Amino acid sequence: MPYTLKIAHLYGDLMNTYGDIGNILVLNYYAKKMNVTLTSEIVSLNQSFDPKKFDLAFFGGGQDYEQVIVSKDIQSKKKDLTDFIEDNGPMLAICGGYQLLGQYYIGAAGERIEGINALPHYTKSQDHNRFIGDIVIKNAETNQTYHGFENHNGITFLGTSERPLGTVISGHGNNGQDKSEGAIYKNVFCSYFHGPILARNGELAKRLLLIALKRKYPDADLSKEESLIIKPTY
Ligand SMILES: NC(=O)CC[C@H](N)C(=O)O
Repeated sequence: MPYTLKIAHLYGDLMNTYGDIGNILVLNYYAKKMNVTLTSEIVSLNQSFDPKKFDLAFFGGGQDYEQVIVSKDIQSKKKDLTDFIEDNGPMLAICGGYQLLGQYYIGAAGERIEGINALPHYTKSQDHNRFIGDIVIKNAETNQTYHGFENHNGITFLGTSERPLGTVISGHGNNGQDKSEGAIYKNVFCSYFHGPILARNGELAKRLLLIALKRKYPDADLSKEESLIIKPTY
């Protein structure tokens, strides 16, 4: 049976640091292998996000300038995005997008940029420093190693209902202090990885697609699609 999935590209015209849009190209690549037709639609300023219309959401990174603009607009989508997340909707959020799903982000100039508080993390700024460079982490559930490139001023601290996407092996991660990188809450995956993250970490792309498929087609036999996921070795 051919499957269809629709992905909302949140603020895709504004939040696209280091070609984060590449994550959608990678999702498309694996979707084809899973017999899935994936369509994507940008949901941006002054547009509503309908949680019933989308099976996946992607929110890329941005610089402080764009984040201030998006921070104001996204408040009107707060309820619908929160409903999607609480209803186990799968989402990938990178860097600036990750920060805006949380409580707030203190920008490099000290300004408070409100998030939507859908996830409980918060982000402060570092004085005259950025975390830049290659980063490697290990994900606890799958034992998989993820590779990426980070470039952020913000330092993020997770809430109790979140767990990190991975433990830092090399690089800085969320805050350079607690060895955590990114966040997982329900089916929301957050990370500081650009590169884009899914291009170098195909297993994560497949995991997101599979979550979306299982949620949309609960009665389907997805064993063939599942077999595309490389089982972790412990
Ligand atoms: N790359 C990004 O998305 C940057 C996010 C944010 N402006 C920071 O520097 O922390």
